[in-house]
Amino acid sequence: MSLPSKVKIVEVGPRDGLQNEKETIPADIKIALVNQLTAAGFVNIEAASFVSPKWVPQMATSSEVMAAITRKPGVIYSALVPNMKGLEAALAANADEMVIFGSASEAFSQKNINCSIAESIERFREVALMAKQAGKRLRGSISCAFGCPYQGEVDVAAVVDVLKRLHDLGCDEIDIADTIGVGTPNKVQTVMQKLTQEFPIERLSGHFHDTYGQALANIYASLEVGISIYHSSVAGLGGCPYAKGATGNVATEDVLYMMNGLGIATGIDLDKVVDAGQFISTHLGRKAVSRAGNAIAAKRVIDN
Ligand SMILES: CC(C)(COP(=O)([O-])OP(=O)([O-])OC[C@H]1O[C@@H](n2cnc3c(N)ncnc32)[C@H](O)[C@@H]1OP(=O)([O-])[O-])[C@@H](O)C(=O)NCCC(=O)NCCSC(=O)C[C@@](C)(O)CC(=O)[O-]
Repeated sequence: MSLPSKVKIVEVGPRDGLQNEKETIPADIKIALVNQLTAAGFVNIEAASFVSPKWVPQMATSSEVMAAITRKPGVIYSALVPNMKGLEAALAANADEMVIFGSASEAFSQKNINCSIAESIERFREVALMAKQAGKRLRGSISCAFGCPYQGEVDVAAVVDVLKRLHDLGCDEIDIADTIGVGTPNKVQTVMQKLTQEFPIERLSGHFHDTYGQALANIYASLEVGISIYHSSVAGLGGCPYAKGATGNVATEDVLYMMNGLGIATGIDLDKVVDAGQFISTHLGRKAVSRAGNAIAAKRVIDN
C-alpha cells in the first residue's frame, strides 16, 4: 500500500507535554506556546485539560489559557474532559473538541481516572451526549493500546472492545495511544490493521510516546497501514503522571522532518515549530528532546 500523501499532525505539547512538569508553568508561557504553535500552521492543538487539579496540578490554569490564546479560525483547540465537571468547564472555556480518555487496561484506568473501563464508558456517555448537543467535536483516546505500566501485556481484543464502545458514543476521531512507548512496528501494524476493520481508517490516529525510541518507526509502520493522523509534542515534551518512567510523546520536529523527507504534506512550518520548541525548552531550563529540532537549531548557529 502506498503511504498517505498528506497527514494531520495534532500538536499535544501544551497538554500532554506540559501536564507532567513539576514546577508550575505560568499561564502566559502556555499561552505564548499555543500562539506560536498556531502560527506554525497546526490545524489541531490540544491546549487544555479539565481534570481534577488535585490529580494533575499543572493543568489547573486551563480556563485561563483557553480564554487568552489567540484563536485562528479553522483551528481546533482541544481539551481533555474526564467527566461532566470537566465538560462543563471545557464548554465554558469554549474548547472546540472534547477528548474523553479511556484505557484498554483495567489497571491503568483505575490509576488514571479512578474507575474501571466499564465505569469510564458509563461516565463518558453523558459527556459525549452533552458535547454533541453543544455542537462540539468528540474525540476518544485509548491508553495502553500496546502495553500497560501496571499489568504489562494488553490483549488486542481489549483495544477493539474500547474502540467499539467509543465509536458507539459517537467519537469523531479515536486515538490509539502507546502510553509507555513499548510498541514495535510489527505489533503496531497488527493492532492498527485490526482496528481499521472496526472504525474508519481516516478517523483513527496514532499517539506514540518515545520511551523506547520506537515512535518514529511506529509512525512509519502506521503510515504503511494507511493511518493519516498523528499526535506529537513540540520539543518531545511530556510523560503521563500515571505512567511512571514514561517519557514524552514523539517530538513534533522529528515527525515533521520525517514527513517532509517522505514528501508527505503536513501544512506545518518546521522552522516555526523549532522556534516554539526552543522557546519552551529555554523556559524549562533544559534541552529539547528532539533530534531534528536540536540539529536545526545548532545548524542555525553555525550558519550565522
Ligand atoms: C477523573 C477524576 C476527576 C476522578 O477523580 P475522583 O477523585 O474519583 O473524582 P470525584 O468525582 O470523587 O471528585 C473528587 C474531587 O475532584 C473534583 N473533580 C472531579 N472532577 C473534576 C474535574 N473534571 N475538574 C476539576 N475538579 C474535579 C471534585 O469536585 C472533588 O473535589 P473535592 O470535593 O474533593 O474538592 C480524576 O481521576 C482525574 O482528574 N484524573 C485525570 C488524570 C489525568 O489527567 N491523567 C493524565 C491525562 S491522560 C493521558 O495523559 C493519556 C493520554 C490521553 O495522553 C493518552 C496516552 O498517552 O495514553
